[in-house]
Amino acid sequence: MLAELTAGAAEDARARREVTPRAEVERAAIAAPPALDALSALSRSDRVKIIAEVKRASPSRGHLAEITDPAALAAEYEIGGASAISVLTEGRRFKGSLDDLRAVRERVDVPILRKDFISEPYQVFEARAARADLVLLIVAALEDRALSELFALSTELGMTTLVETHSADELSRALDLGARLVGVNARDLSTFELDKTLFARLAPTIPDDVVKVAESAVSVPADVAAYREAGADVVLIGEALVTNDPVSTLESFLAV
Ligand SMILES: O=P(O)(O)OC[C@@H](O)[C@@H](O)c1c[nH]c2ccccc12
Repeated sequence: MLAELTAGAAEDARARREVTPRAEVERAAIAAPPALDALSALSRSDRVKIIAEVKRASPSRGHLAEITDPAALAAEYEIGGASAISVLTEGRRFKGSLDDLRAVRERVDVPILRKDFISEPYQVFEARAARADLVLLIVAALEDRALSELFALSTELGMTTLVETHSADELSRALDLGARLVGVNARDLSTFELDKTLFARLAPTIPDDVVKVAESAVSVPADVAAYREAGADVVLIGEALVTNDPVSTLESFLAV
C-alpha cells in the first residue's frame, strides 16, 4: 500500500508539472516568504505540543469528516493551542490538496506541514511554493539516496523536515541523515496495523537533542499522556480532532 500511495502521489505530481513546469515552481519556492522556524515551535517544553491534522479520509479508516473549509478548521486548531498544523495534500485516498494548504496558510500563523507521499524534488518545491514550513519524508517509502536528496533540498529551502519512521532500522536511517525532528508512526503504512507501544519502545534510543513526535492512534487524553510519559515532545493527531469538537478536544489533550 505504501508503494502504491507513493507511486500515485508521484503520478499526480507529474500531471501538475505538465501545467506548471518545474522551473516555475522552483522560482515560486525561492520567491516565497521565508519558512517559519518550525523546529523551535515544536521543541521540547514543559508541556506536550500538538500538531493538529486536517484530514478528510484515509485508506485505513475511509471517510472521516466533511471538511468544506479547511482554513476554518485550522483556525480552530490554532485557537485550541496547536503548535503546528498538518495538511494532508494527497488527493486519491486522503482527499486533500495543495489548495487546502494554501487556504490554511492564509488563515493561520503557526507552522504548516505538507503531509504527503513525497518522492520527487518537484513535490518539495511545491510545498515551499505553497508556503509550507515543514515537509514529511517517510523513511519506509524512500531509498537512502532519495531520502538524503529530498532532505537536503527541503533544508536548503529553509524548511524543517519531519522524518517518519516505524522501526528501529528506519529510526537509525533517520538519525544518520541528521534529522532534527523525528516521528514514530504507530500505524504501519504497508499493512495499516497499529502498534500503540512502538513509540515507547523506540523513543529511548533517540538522542535528547532530537525533537520526538509520536504520530497516530490518539483518541482520548490518556493516549496523549502515555505518549508524553514515553518521551514525546510533540503528538500528531488527526482523526480524533476532525471527528470531535476541535477546540475542546485539543484543550483536553493539552491539559494532560
Ligand atoms: O488520524 P490519526 O490516527 O490521529 O493519525 C494522524 C497522523 O499521524 C496520520 O494521519 C499519519 C501519520 N503518518 C502519515 C503518513 C501519511 C499519511 C497519514 C499519516
